[in-house]
Amino acid sequence: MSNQSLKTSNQPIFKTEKPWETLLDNDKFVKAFLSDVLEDYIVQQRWYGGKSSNLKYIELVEYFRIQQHGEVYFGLILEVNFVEAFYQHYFLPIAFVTDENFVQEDKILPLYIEDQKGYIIDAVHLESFRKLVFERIATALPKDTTKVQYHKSHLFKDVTYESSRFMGLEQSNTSIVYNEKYVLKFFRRIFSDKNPDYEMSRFLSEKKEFKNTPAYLGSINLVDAANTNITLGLMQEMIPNDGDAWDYMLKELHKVFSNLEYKRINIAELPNTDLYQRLSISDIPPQIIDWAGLNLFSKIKTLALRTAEMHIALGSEFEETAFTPAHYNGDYTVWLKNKMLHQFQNRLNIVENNIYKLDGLALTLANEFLDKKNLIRKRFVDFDWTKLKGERIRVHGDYHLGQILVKDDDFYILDFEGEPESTIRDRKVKQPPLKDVAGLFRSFHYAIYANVFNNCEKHYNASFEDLFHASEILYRYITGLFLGTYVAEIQNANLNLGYNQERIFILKYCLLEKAVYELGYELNSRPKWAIIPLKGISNIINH
Ligand SMILES: Nc1ncnc2c1ncn2[C@@H]1O[C@H](COP(=O)(O)OP(=O)(O)O)[C@@H](O)[C@H]1O
Ligand SMILES: O=P(O)(O)O[C@H]1O[C@H](CO)[C@@H](O[C@H]2O[C@H](CO)[C@@H](O)[C@H](O)[C@H]2O)[C@H](O)[C@H]1O
Repeated sequence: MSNQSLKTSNQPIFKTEKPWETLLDNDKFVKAFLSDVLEDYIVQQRWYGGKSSNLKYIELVEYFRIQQHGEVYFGLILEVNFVEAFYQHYFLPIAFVTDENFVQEDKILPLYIEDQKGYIIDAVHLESFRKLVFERIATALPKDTTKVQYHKSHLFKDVTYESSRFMGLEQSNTSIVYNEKYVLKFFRRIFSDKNPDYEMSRFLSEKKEFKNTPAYLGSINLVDAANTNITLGLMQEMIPNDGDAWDYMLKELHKVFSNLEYKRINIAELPNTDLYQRLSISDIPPQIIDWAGLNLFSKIKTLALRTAEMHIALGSEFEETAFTPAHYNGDYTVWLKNKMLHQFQNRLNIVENNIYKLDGLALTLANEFLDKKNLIRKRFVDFDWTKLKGERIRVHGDYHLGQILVKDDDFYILDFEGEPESTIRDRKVKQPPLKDVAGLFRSFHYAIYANVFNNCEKHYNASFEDLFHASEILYRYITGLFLGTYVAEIQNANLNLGYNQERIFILKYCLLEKAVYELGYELNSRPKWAIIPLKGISNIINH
């Protein structure tokens, strides 16, 4: 190998007489590739989750062949170490190509192999790689005992490769659409364990036949040196859809808020209701239905029903211990409080470090958050498991409107990877099902406020104060109707959510937890939105 740094040129400076198949056995190459090339490459990728921390160095934990009929690609497991004393693992499949046409912005490194000029690229950009992976899943044996194990469900039969393309959406992994019928998600950030998305998708759709999630079709798993099963890919049915519930909700809410003017509604005279009352549609006053429209409420009912059905399926297992319901206990309480206190301290730090980015109402609310830190901390510590009788189950964990697809008049739930900041073990801890409900309620709150902030100046004449007042009223009816539908359905199925006061306690606890989590997410990735969780926190702690 040339002694020059691989980074110094766009021209191929690395030459080897050895074939591509042995390139990664060359320690000098690997060392330079990791430090001179991959460090720059990885930080620019959409799927890289370490953007708010400082990369220290990358190690190659493991590599393996992904191959068929003499066609060889490598799967790399990279360990990214951070200055802040933690690490993350990533999966990067690579290919060597000599045709410039394959090398656009996805080029990783130009090099000569056996006198042939070519490039290392991310293999997912190569149709031949995508086809190979598809065929490996389609032809998987019932029990694959090799290192890279392909699995297919009974639903994935008689399939032949026709086409493949990038899903092309903003996402934290990389999804490929096959034959316009199937979606294969290559996990980018990976964990030394089965990915919860794989576990939950297979459990819900294969074992419990829950219809409102894409059917599980297959997966790719790596058995590492320690015999741990690591999920690299998940194949599911593709759900043709009309977009996600977040976009749907924003469109509906704009209509609702435009109605204020169009229908000459006097905001001050709108009837109100208590927070977290269980409502049915007949409890919603005619003035509110006239303002918001029956359609919005009937969609909320359907969503509540699907959410309840998901939890009923998740709470109905008696054999597979990863899914059997549990009760609250001392261990759970210690785990929860530690997690909450740690997360809260981290958020205080993020707010202190980023407060200069805020102004106006956001700044006022951030100061309130800092001033009331002891009160908030106390709320997190005040968790007494001896008073709680409900059950804990495996939950979605990152449940929000962006994870739900809308199709006709129904909803389909996706992406069971869990909360992005949590460790893999924490993501599998059984939690109150109301944690997901709180996630969705925060999302309703987000959508309502995002709509007001996006449109208030251009489209609505009412004052900020009045729009906030209308927002809170709408939030109360939407969440009340959701709770009424959800709780009734869950109780019919005998899943124990605890008594009424317990449910409200858990809901409020989880709402505060989620809003505090969101505050960090927003300040790190889109500070202009921090006002939404700040408003949410303020509402929660002042009620
Ligand atoms: N099975 C599917 N059918 C249709 N669209 C899907 C499917 N799976 C994912 N999508 C689309 O891709 C987006 C990203 O998927 P998601 O599972 O959330 O990926 P990530 O974990 O990378 O964020 C979803 O919001 C949805 O629009
Ligand atoms: O990318 P993920 O789906 O894993 O979730 C992360 O990003 C979400 C934003 O896309 C973030 O969700 C927050 O913003 C949503 C609106 O964009 C809102 O509906 C959610 O309620 C709110 O939490 C999510 O928190 C984060 O984990």
